[in-house]
Amino acid sequence: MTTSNAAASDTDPAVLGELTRLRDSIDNIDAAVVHMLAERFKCTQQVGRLKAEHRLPPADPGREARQIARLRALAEDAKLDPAFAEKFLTFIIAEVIRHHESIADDTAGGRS
Ligand SMILES: C=C(O[C@@H]1C=C(C(=O)O)C=C[C@H]1O)C(=O)O
Repeated sequence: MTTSNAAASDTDPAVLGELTRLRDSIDNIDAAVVHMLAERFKCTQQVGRLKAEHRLPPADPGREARQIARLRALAEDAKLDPAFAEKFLTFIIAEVIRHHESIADDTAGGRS
């Protein structure tokens, strides 16, 4: 019987070494992405509190449009699919707006 998945024991050790080296880099990049996202959410939480205190709306579509245009241009320069970059940013912003709505609700609930 043939199989398309060669067992690791059949694979050239040099290939396995290269795979491990690349996966180590992927793991480092994933860790950096998580840390950068955590920092971004720390900032957006502060923005959410500021907006709630001053009764500003949770979402700012004008700002979002400028960020999307900027990120698409950066993605093109970096040879990353701009549609993917936009989808990724839109996904993050949707979560931020959810947080801001929740902060606004909590803040309004505490107002006399
Ligand atoms: C963080 C903000 O709030 C929202 C979230 C944004 C984001 O995550 O970048 C951008 C615009 C707003 O819809 C902001 O107004 O700057």
